[in-house]
Amino acid sequence: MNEIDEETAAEWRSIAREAAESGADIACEYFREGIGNDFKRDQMDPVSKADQEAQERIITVLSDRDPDAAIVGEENDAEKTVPESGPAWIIDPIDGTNNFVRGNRLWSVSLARTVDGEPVTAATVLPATGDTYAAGPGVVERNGVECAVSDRTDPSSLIVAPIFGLKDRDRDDYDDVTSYIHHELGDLRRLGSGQTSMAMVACGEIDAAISTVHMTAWDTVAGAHMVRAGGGQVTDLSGERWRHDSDSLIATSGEIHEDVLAALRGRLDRE
Ligand SMILES: O=P(O)(O)OC[C@H]1O[C@](O)(COP(=O)(O)O)[C@@H](O)[C@@H]1O
Ligand SMILES: [Mg+2]
Repeated sequence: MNEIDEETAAEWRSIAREAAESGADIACEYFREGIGNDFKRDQMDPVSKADQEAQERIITVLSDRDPDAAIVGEENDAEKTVPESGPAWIIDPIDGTNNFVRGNRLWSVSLARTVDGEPVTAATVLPATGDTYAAGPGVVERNGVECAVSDRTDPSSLIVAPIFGLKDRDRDDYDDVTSYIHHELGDLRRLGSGQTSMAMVACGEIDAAISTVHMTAWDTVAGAHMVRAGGGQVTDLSGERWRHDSDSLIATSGEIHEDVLAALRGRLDRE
């Protein structure tokens, strides 16, 4: 674990927020302005010039504030792999591009700083709703106010977000996960933005976020760090501590974690 003092942690949070907000400013210039898009993998994987230009702006800010750090980013020709040594920034310039291009406000600009592959700082900014989440080791803030994961434990009271399932090969798993939520828990939220979902787990707005498959670093690292900073737990399906290269991601408020894992493994037949 990388230990940093409180002052340094606050400074990194502020740099992360500043960089994410700079990307958000660019994206907002295009939001609800009839922006077009291309597709990457398929019809559920859009990309727009807002994604690309926002990422470039974020990289400009971070290269100035943290010149020695590597950059990993979803768009353009940025590196795609989190380095296992040294500092790096992991950027998703728009998480929830499907929402963004349709004029739906649930999209975020999200980034995390890692050191030796482990997150130390993260910011997730939703300019269209006005919420900014930022985390350093042991602290997560929403709009500058410290918050924490939820304390609900009654399964029938839990609201859980699946954050995967767009790829054809994942749709059977998605059926199992949504069936579990539907039949054994309180309610399901599918927001269309994994980073937004995990920021919400970190601050107690929902109780868990689930992917039974590997997800990219820009979809996960910031959010996983936030959930831990808010007092929650993040593991893979087998219960091992989650890392950016894990094959699944279960992020919960903590006390419910073992029960959620056991139920999921039963449903997915991966006991
Ligand atoms: O099911 P998949 O293909 O892994 O995609 C899931 C991911 O897609 C998203 O919904 C959208 O990501 P982008 O908008 O950044 O492309 C992520 O938030 C989510 O975590
Ligand atoms: Mg994106």
